[in-house]
Amino acid sequence: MPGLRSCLLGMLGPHATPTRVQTLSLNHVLPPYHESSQPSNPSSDWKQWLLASETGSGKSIAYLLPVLQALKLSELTSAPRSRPPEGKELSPRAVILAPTHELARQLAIFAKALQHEIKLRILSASRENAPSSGLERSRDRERGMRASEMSSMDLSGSDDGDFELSRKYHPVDVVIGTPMKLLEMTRGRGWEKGPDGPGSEPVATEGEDAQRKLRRGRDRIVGSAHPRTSKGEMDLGAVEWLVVDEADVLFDPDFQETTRMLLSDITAAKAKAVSSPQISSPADKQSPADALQSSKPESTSAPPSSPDAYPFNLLLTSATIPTTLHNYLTEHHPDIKRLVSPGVHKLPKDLKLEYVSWTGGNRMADVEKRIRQVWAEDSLGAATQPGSNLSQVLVFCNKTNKVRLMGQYLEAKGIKNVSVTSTSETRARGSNRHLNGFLRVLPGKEMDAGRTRKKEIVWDNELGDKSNDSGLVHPPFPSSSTVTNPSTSLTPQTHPHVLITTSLLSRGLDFAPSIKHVFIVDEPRNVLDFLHRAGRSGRAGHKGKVVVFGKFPESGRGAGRGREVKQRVGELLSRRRRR
Ligand SMILES: Nc1ncnc2c1ncn2[C@@H]1O[C@H](COP(=O)(O)OP(=O)(O)OP(=O)(O)O)[C@@H](O)[C@H]1O
Repeated sequence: MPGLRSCLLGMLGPHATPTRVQTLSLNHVLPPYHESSQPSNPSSDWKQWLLASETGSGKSIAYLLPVLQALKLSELTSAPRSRPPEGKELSPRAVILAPTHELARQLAIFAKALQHEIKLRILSASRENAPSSGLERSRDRERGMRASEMSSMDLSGSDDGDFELSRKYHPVDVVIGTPMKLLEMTRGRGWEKGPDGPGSEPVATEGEDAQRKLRRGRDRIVGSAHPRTSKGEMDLGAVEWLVVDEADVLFDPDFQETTRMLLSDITAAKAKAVSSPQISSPADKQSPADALQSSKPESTSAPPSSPDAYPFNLLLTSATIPTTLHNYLTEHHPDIKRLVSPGVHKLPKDLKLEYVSWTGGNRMADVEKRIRQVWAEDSLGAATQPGSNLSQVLVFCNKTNKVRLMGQYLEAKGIKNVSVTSTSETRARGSNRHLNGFLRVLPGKEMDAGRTRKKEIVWDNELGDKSNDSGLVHPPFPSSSTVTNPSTSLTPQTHPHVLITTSLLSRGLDFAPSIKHVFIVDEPRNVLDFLHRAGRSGRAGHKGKVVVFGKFPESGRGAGRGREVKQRVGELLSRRRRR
C-alpha cells in the first residue's frame, strides 16, 4: 500500500531491502493490495502464523506491515465502524501483546510512525493517558476529558505527548499492551482478585526479582495494585488480528495463563458480538455501506469448534522457539504456518563475543574497569574517526538488589548510570522517558532529557559492508540507524552512558546502535535468556559485542563449568561465523 511503503522508506531509507523474516511475511502474510480492491470479508478465512527469526532482524516490521495493511484495506472496503457496545469505550480491530510496558510503548511509537500516512489510530495501553479504569480515568475527568472522548481522538500524530484532538468519531484501531494491562482494560481493574483471577497466586510484590515477575506474567507498574474498582472499558468483539510479540515469553508456562485468557476473552467477545450486534452511531445508520455490513453476519465468526480455532487472525513472533512453545503450538495450533528464518536461535552475525574472568577481588570493580576500557577504546577510535562518540554499555544483572548496588557503586566512581528494575519508580510514569538516550529513536524524534532536539545526522563510519546475513542493507544515507544519540557526545560523568537492568529489558526492546556493548555479569537463567540479553546489541546489522563475565580458568577448579558455558554460548554463533 503506497502510504505504508513511503513511511517505511522514510524510516529505513530508500535503499533498504527486506530481511529474511520480512520477505517471508511479505510473501505469506501481507494481504494483497490493488488500487481497485473490492470489499472483502476478513473473517472468511482466519489464519495463524509464527514469524521466527534472530534478535534485531526486523520482526516488528514483519508483522506490523500485514496487520496495518489489512486493517486499512478492511476500513476502505467496509461500512463505517459502529461505536463500541454500551458501557465500553474502546473496541480495537487489532491487539498486540508485548511482555513489558516499555516494549509496548516502543512498539506503539513505531507503529504510529509506520501508519502516519494511512491514518490508523494506535493506542499504547501502557502510556500515562491511555484510557483506563479507576484513578487514571478520574484524572482524565478532572482534566475535563472523558475516556470515551479520548478514544475518539485522532491518536495518530503523537507518540509521547498529548493527543491531537479531533471531534470526529475516530475509534482506536490498534491497542498495544501487556496481557495483564489489556485484561484489566477488558475485565476491569482488580479483576484478578476475584474468582476469575489467574489461580490463587499472589500478585508480585515490590522488591521481587523482575525476572520472576516476568515469568509469572505480571509486568506491573509500581503502585498499580488496586482492588477491583471498575468495569472494563474495552470491548474485544471487533478484533480481527491478535499479535503475540515475544511469543516465547508470552506462551512460557508462567505467562501462558494470562495470554490464553485474553485469547479466550476475544473469542467470547466475538461470539457475543454475533448474537448482539453493536449499536451504530446515528451517522453510521445513514451510511449506504451499512447495508453491506448488516449483510455480513459472518464478519464476526461463530464460536470456534475447537478451543484454539480462534475467530481472528493470530500472528506470533519470536526470536526463539523453545520446547515449551514448540509443544504448545503442536498441541494447540497444529495448523499454524511456521515462517522461520535460518538465524533463529542464533546470535546476530555482527555480534562479537568476549569472556572476562573475575579477578577474584571486587566484581563491581572488574565491571567498572571493563567499562572504562570500552571508553578508552572509543577514544582511540575517535583519533582515527573524528566525530565518533563514546559508546553506551548495557549491563544485565539477575537481581533487583544487584542492579541497585551496581548503580550506586558506579555512581560513586563517577560513572553516571540509569538503573531500571521492575520496581523502579521511574517505570510508574507511563512513558519510556527513563530510557531516553538508550532506546533507538526514529528519525526526527531525538530526545534528550525529555526535550526534543534538532535532528543531528552523521555518517556512520562503521557501515562499510553493504549487506549481511540477515539481508539488511546498510544505507549510505541518513536513517534511524545513522542518527547520533546526543547524549553519547556528552561525558559519562555528567550524562548516563551505562544502563543497568535485569531481564526485564531484555525482550524485544530496540536499543540504540550506540549500545555497542552488552555486559552479562550474572549467569542468565537459560540459553534463551542469554540470547535475548545479548541481542540488545548488534541489531539491524550494526556491530556489537557481548561481554560475558564469569570464572573461566584454563584448568583446576571451575574450569569444567567455564568450558561448558563457552560451549553453550558457542553453539549460538551463526554457522557462517564459525567457519
Ligand atoms: N529491512 C530493514 N533494513 C534496515 N533496518 C531494518 C530493516 N527492518 C528493520 N530494521 C531495523 O532493525 C531494528 C530492529 O528491528 P526489530 O526491533 O523489529 O527487531 P526484532 O527482530 O523484533 O528484534 P527482537 O527479537 O529483539 O525483538 C529496528 O531499528 C528497525 O528499524
